[in-house]
Amino acid sequence: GLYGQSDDVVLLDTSTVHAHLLNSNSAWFVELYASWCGHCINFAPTWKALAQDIKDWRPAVYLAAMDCAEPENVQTCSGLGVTGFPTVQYYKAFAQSTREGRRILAPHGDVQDNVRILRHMIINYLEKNEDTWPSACPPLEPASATEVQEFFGNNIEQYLALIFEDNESYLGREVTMDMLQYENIVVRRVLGSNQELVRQYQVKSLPSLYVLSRNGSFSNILLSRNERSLYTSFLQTLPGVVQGLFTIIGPPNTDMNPEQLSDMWKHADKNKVYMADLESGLHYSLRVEVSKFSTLAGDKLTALRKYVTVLAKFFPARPYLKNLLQSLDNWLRSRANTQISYSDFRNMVDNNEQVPDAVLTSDVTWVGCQGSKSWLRGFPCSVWTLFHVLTVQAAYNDQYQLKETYPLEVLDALRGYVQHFFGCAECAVHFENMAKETMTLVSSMNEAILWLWSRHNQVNYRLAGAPSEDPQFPKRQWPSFDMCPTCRNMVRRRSTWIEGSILDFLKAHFCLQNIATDYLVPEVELLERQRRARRQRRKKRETSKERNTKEEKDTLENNRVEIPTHGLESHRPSNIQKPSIIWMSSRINDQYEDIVDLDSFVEQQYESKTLKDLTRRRKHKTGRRETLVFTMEEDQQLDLDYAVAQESLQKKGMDSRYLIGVLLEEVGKDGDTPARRRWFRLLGVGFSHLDISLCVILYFLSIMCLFGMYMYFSMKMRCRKGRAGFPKL
Ligand SMILES: Cc1cc2nc3c(=O)[nH]c(=O)nc-3n(C[C@H](O)[C@H](O)[C@H](O)COP(=O)(O)OP(=O)(O)OC[C@H]3O[C@@H](n4cnc5c(N)ncnc54)[C@H](O)[C@@H]3O)c2cc1C
Repeated sequence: GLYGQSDDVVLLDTSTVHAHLLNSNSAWFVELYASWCGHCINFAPTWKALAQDIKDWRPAVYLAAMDCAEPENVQTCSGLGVTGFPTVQYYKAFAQSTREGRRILAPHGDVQDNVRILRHMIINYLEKNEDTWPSACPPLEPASATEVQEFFGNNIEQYLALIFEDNESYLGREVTMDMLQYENIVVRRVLGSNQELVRQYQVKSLPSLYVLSRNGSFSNILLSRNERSLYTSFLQTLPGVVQGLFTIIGPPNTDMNPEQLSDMWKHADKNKVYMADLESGLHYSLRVEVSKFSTLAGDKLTALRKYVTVLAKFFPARPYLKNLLQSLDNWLRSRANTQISYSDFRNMVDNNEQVPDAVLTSDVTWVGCQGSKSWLRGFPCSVWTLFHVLTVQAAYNDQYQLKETYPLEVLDALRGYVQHFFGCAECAVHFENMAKETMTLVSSMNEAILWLWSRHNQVNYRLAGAPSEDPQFPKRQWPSFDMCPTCRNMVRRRSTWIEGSILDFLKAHFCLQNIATDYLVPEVELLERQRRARRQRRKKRETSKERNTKEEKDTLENNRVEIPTHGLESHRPSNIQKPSIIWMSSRINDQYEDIVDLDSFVEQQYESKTLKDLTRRRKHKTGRRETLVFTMEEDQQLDLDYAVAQESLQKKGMDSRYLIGVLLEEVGKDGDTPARRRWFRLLGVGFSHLDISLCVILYFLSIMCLFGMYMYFSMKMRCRKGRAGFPKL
C-alpha cells in the first residue's frame, strides 16, 4: 500500500475496518484508495502530512487508510460505497452503520494548504456531531465568563489557557485539540465578542493567549508569532504539564524490505509486451473494477458489453481465455436492455456455468508492468498496454478483413470502460476530456492506433516528475530513440515524430508475435484449478446444508438446556420451574448485522401460542445468527430475568452476547414447561391432553357420520326392493 509504519495512519483491511469505524468512541477519517491510482499516489503526501500534523488529536480523531486494490478488500470497499479513488470518508464517533460514512471532497492544492483545509474540515465535522462527541475530545465551543470564573472550583487542573480570538479563527480549537493528550491543563477559546472576559483580562489584540493558574495569577503570553505550533509548544512546556497515557491504535508493519522486493523481481524486456500483464489486467478489470457496482444497467451495462465485445473480437488470447471471452460476450448480448447483477456477471467470469475449456486466471503477475515499489505501475500500465494491443489487433483484422469492424469501435469501447469503471476517478475525467476533443475525428484503424499513442504520450508528458512516476521507469515520450531510431526526425535541433515509422513500430510492437508468454501459468493448470475450486465450493455447500439440517433437527428435539437458578429462588414461588434456554438457530455469521430489539422480541414471544411456533418464527427472524432465548414465567420481572439469564450463561461458559430475549412462557403447577408436559409422544412429536381429546371427538364424530350414511343407504335399498315386488296392474 501507499502507507507504512512511520505514517501515523491506521491501516485498515476487510478484517478490521468495521471494528474500527463502527461504534468507536473516536471519530474516523478514512482514505479509501487504490495503490496503483496516480491521484491516490499524489494525494498520499497530503494524508501523511495531515496524519503527522494531527497525531496528538488521537484518540479523539484517527486518520486511516485502506487499499481497495487488494483483492480481499474489494468487496468491503464497494460496501462502503466507493466507486472511484481516492475517496475520503468521515465516520462520526459511535457510528452504527457504514451508511453513516460521509464523503469528503479531497482538496487539490499543495500539501500545506491541503493539510490546513482538511484540519479545519475535521473540526467542522466534529462540531456538527455534538450528539456523538468522541470520548477523548475536549469541548471546542467558546467558554463563557461563568465557566471561566468557576473553573478552578470545578476542576483539579493546574492551568486554564484562554485563547481570545475571532469567531472565524480556528487557532483556539486547533490548540485545544493539540493539547488533548496533556494533563494538568485545559485550553478553551474565548470570543473577542465576550466583553466581560475581554475587559476582565484587558485583552488588547486578537488572537492572544492568557494562562490562568490555580493560585489566582494570570499572564498574557506574548509569542513571536501567533501560530498554532508556538502556542502548543509553549503550553506543553509549562511546569507540571505532562503527556497522559493513551492507548493509540498504530499501524502494523506492512512495508516490504528491499531484499523481499529483489527476490520477487522478474526479468522483463522493454521491447516486448507480456501476456502476463494483459491477463492480470483483464482479471483485475473484470473481477475488481466492475465489482464496485452490485447491479449493472443502462450506460454502464452498454459500456461493459462493448468492452467485452471488443475483447472477444480482438484480444489475442490463449485458447481457453478466448472461449471464456466469447461465452461472456454472448451472455451479455443476450441480456441487452436489461439489468444484470454483478454476481451473475461474476459467475460467468468464473465460468460457473461450466462452459467447456474456458478460464480466466485470477493471478496477478506484473512483468513488463512491475514497479520498483508495490504500488507503482501495475494495473494502469496493463490498461494502457491492453488498449494499444486492441487497437493494433483491430487494425490487423481490418487489414485482412477477418472481422467486421469500424474505426471507432475499439476506442469507443475503451472510452466507455474508462468512463464507467476505471477506478482512478480523475484519470477518467482527463481521458474523457481528451476523447471529447478529438476522438471523433478518427476515421481509420491506423488513425485509431496513432490517436491512442499520441494521447498516451500527452499523459506521459503531464505526469513526468509526479509522485506516481516510478523513478526506475521515468515518463518519457515513447518510444525512446533506442527502441525506434527511425521514428524521430531532427529538424533544427528539435525532434519530430515520423508518423509512418511510428505506425509501423506500434504495429510491430503490439502484434501477436511480440507478446511474450513468460511467467504465465499454463491454461490446463488454470482449468484444473477452476475445477478444484468448483468441487470445493460444491462440497462446502453440501456440508453447510447437512449441518443446517442436522442443527434444525437438534433444535426441535433437544432445544432445552437446564441451567442453575442462583438467586432466583428468593424471587419465585416454589412451584415454578427453573428457567431454561432455548437454543435456536445455527451459525454466527456477522457480528455487526441486525441487532435484535429486546422489547419487540419479548412482545412477539408473549403473543405466540406454542413453542413450535416460536421456534419457527425466531429462526426466520434471526437468519443465520445464533440465538438464545431465556424462558421465564409470566409473573417475573423481565429485566431481572434477562440479567439473571445472562449471568447464568456466563457461569456456564456460554457466550451471553447472543442472549437476545426472555421468553414469557406459561408454566404448569408442577413446574413443568408446556414442552415437557406433553402427555403422549409419537415419532418424536408430543401430544397434549387437548390434542388427544380432539382426536377422540373427531374419531367419534366420523364413526357417527359413517353409521348415519350406512342407515340412510340401507333404508333406500329396502324401499326399492319393496317397490319391485308389487304386481303390475
Ligand atoms: C486511461 C488512463 C488515464 C490515466 N490518467 C492518469 C492521470 O490523469 N493521472 C495519473 O496520475 N495517472 C494516470 N494514469 C496512469 C498513468 O498513465 C500510468 O499508467 C501509470 O502512472 C503507470 O505508468 P507506467 O510507468 O507504468 O507507464 P504507462 O504510462 O502506464 O505505460 C505502460 C507501458 O506502455 C508503453 N507506452 C508508454 N507510452 C506509450 C505510448 N505513448 N504509446 C504506446 N505505448 C506506450 C510503455 O511500454 C509503458 O511501459 C492513467 C492511466 C490510464 C490507463
